[in-house]
Amino acid sequence: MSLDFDSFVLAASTAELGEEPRAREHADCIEFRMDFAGDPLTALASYTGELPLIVTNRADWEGGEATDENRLDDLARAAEFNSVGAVDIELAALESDAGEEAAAHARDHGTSVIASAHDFEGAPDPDEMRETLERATEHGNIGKLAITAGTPSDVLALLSTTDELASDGNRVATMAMGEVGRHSRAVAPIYGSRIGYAPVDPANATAPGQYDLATLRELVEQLR
Ligand SMILES: O=C1C[C@@](O)(C(=O)O)C[C@@H](O)[C@@H]1O
Repeated sequence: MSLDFDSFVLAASTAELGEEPRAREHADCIEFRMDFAGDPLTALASYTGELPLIVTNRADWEGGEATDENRLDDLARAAEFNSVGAVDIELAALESDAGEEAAAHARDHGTSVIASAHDFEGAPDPDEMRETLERATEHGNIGKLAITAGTPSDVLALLSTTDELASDGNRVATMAMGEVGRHSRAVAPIYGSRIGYAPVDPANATAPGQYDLATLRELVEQLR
């Protein structure tokens, strides 16, 4: 099954695939955070849920918990499962041979690649945001940029970049993390962002400033 991000997709993030039934009402897919899960490949092998999966095995140097050298191999193996529609790989990894090989392996199995970049410290200047997101769209079927907004102007710059790239026909996903940027999660889809993330269990948010799943679905539906 492939996720092509032709239109907006709401991903419910979790490290527990058993939570999938709780997400069905509001989500289009599950983001399985392999880096937070105990034995992710075994969990994937026994997944019988209805929603397709995005698999993420976020490196510790990009805000996740994966530290082991098998991180990319595990992602590549995860991409082989029919239930997996997309694999999330950091742009910095995709710019290395190992990352590019994992992406090629995923594509060989009909699985899309999300090329992602995160700034947990702040907001890059607008030129750098555009340049990073552009590079991400070159490496992935969709490019994703998550920044941390310090001011509403940072959010405007992100939305403007989103609009620019999406209007040029690129597939992009953007969000501003943290409280200041929270509203970006609701409005970025209007400017062309194709993925939104919300935790299945609000107690287990996977990034600062996330809305709960039902709220984000409602906001996106009301605003579009
Ligand atoms: O890259 C992203 C986006 C995200 O960081 C967010 O801000 O919602 C949440 C992560 O789980 C996901 O992998």
